[in-house]
Amino acid sequence: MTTQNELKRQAARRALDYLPNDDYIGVGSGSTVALFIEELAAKKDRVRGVVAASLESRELLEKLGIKVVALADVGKLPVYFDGADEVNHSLQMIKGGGAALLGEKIVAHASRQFICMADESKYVSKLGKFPLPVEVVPFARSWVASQLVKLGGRPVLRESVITRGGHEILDVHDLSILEPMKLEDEINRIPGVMENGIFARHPADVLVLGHADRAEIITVGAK
Ligand SMILES: O=C(CO)[C@H](O)[C@H](O)COP(=O)(O)O
Repeated sequence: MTTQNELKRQAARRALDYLPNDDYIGVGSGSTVALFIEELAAKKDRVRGVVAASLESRELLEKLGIKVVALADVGKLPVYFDGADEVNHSLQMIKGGGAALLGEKIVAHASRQFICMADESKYVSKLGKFPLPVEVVPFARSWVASQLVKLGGRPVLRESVITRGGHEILDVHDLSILEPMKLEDEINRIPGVMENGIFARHPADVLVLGHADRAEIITVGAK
C-alpha cells in the first residue's frame, strides 16, 4: 500500500523541475518540505542559497550541507517551495499546521513564484475542513477568540505551542470560508492577530500533486 509519505515524495521530487539555475530559493516547512530538502541535497550545486521560513527547515538544510541565506541578504526570490494543509482549485491554501505560517507568508510574499507540493488528499473543492491556524499575541488571545466566534468559528488554543515570534496559535474550527481573500483580510484586521493561515491573496502558481504512481502539475493561469 502506498503511504502518504510516498505521495508527498512524488510531489517533492517533481517540484525539483522548478529549481532555477544558479539562484536563490525559499522553502517553507513541514514533512513535504523536509522531503523536498532531502531531494535537493543531491542538486545543491544548482542553488546559490536557500531562505528557510522555519528553524526546523534551516536545521535540516544545514545538516545536509545546503547553504542557508537570510531573506535580508537576498531580497526578492525567484521561487518558493512549500506544502499546504489544504489547497483549492484556485490554488488558494490553508497553511500553518506546523505553526510556521508567519515566516511562510513572509517568504512566500517575497517570492515571484510559489510552488505548492502536496499529496492528493490535500486538494479540495472548498477550504475549511482543516481548522484555520491564527497566530495571535498571547495577551490578546481571549479578545481575538471572541472576534473569531463572531465570524462563526470555534477557536481552540494549540496547547504548548509558542511560535518563533513568541505568539500563540488558535486553531479555528467550523469556519465557512466562502470568500477566502475577504476572510484572510478580515481576520488579519483584528487587533492582536499576527497572521492567519489563509493564503488567498498570494495563492500558489503551481500545484505539484503527488499520486501513488505520478505527480500531477496543476495551474490556474496567470495571476
Ligand atoms: O503550513 C505548513 C506548516 O506551517 C505546512 O506546509 C503544512 O502544515 C503541510 O505540512 P505537511 O507537509 O507536513 O503535510
